[in-house]
This record gives sequence, structure tokens and C-alpha cells, in this order.
Amino acid sequence: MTDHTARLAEFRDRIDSLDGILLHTLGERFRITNQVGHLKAEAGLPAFDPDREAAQRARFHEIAREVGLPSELVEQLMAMIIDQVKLNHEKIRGEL
Ligand SMILES: C=C(O[C@@H]1C=C(C(=O)O)C=C[C@H]1O)C(=O)O
Repeated sequence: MTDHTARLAEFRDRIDSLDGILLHTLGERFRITNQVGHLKAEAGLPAFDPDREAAQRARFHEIAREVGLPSELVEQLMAMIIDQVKLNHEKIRGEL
């Protein structure tokens, strides 16, 4: 193996490991938001909480700046996740 091939393989190992961490973390986030979905459905609370989401967006921008990621990327990524959470909440409510 050339030095470049070995370094590429090392980088890809690290990428695979980080992808695993990201997806396991996402799975854990969905497990917790599903619990929130059950709690809200039982309490008759709406799936969507705009004040909470506004506070989260402000925090996402702050974190994006800290870690050097484009704010738009972080915002779009988190909006996709949160939209799916709200769909899950509607589904949970429909099943009660
Ligand atoms: C999980 C919640 O429900 C919704 C989903 C959110 C999320 O995925 O972070 C945030 C706010 C709500 O619109 C919540 O209210 O905390």
C-alpha cells in the first residue's frame, strides 16, 4: 500500500466511526422525542412548540459558529430532523 492509500484508509475508518456515532446519537434523540410525543399526546399538548424551536435555532447557530459549520447547513439538517419528530408525534397522537 502506498502512503496515500494508507492515509485514505485511515481517514475513511475515522469517517465510518463518526458516521456511526452520528447515527446512534440520532437514534437516541428519536427515542427521547418519541417519549415526548407520548407525553404530549397524553397531556393534550400540541406536537409543535414554536417558542422551543426558536430557542433551539438560536442555539444551533451558536454551535455552528463554535464548530465552524455553515449556519444554513446546520439549520436545514436540524429542520429535517425536527420535521420528522413532529410527524412522529402526530402519528403517536393518532394511535392513542
Ligand atoms: C420534542 C418536542 O416537540 C417538537 C420537536 C422538537 C425537537 O425535535 O427538538 C422541538 C419542539 C417541538 O416542536 C418538544 O416539544 O420538546
